[in-house]
Amino acid sequence: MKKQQNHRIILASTSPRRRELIASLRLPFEVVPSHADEDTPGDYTPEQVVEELALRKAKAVYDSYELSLEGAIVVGSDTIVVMDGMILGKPKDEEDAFRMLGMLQNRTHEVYSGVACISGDTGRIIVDHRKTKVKMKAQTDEGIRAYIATKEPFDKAGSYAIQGIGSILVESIEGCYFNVVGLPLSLLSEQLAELGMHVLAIDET
Ligand SMILES: Cc1cn([C@H]2C[C@H](O)[C@@H](COP(=O)(O)OP(=O)(O)OP(=O)(O)O)O2)c(=O)[nH]c1=O
Repeated sequence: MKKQQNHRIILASTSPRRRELIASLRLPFEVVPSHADEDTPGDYTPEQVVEELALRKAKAVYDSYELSLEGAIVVGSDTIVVMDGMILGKPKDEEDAFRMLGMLQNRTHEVYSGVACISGDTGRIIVDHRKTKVKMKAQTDEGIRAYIATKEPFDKAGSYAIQGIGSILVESIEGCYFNVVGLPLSLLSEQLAELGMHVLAIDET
């Protein structure tokens, strides 16, 4: 395997977390905000929702990109929290965050992230997802209100950030941590390799 020349990732995202996570792979990348429609049919499973939305985000950038995509891979991702089969996205307001955090406390829920990769060279698409179980500690109403007052819940699926102050709400997790933060890096590296981009390149010379 040889490291591809002029290879790069185009991250189709507005999420600062995803930007930080992708930077940790130390591959060249640029970020292009993607504004795809996020409505999905009500009978979609969590897996279908995150894969569909990840693909829409990647496709929106792939289709509108005006420069050459040679050597590039466009990456889109989507994250949801699922409690008792109910999909929790980002909270609309404080009461919505309070409702979600009340549902999650003292129980175990699942976080799903979908990741879609599109090869700029061939147009080949790979879409997959990961699931992580997250067990939350018991919280009082006052504790939940105090967490909401930090404003951290507002742009996060399920109204918490495991990488932030929300870490103290979490008892334990089972599965990929980065999947909860919004981009499962281990899955992504497998998808990139499948499309010919290796995070750890092995030089044959
Ligand atoms: C559960 C959880 C979610 N999140 C975030 C990750 C995502 O940014 C967000 C879920 O919203 P998404 O719709 O997946 O992503 P986004 O709108 O923030 O960004 P994009 O432009 O890529 O669509 O919740 C955390 O940061 N920490 C957590 O612990």
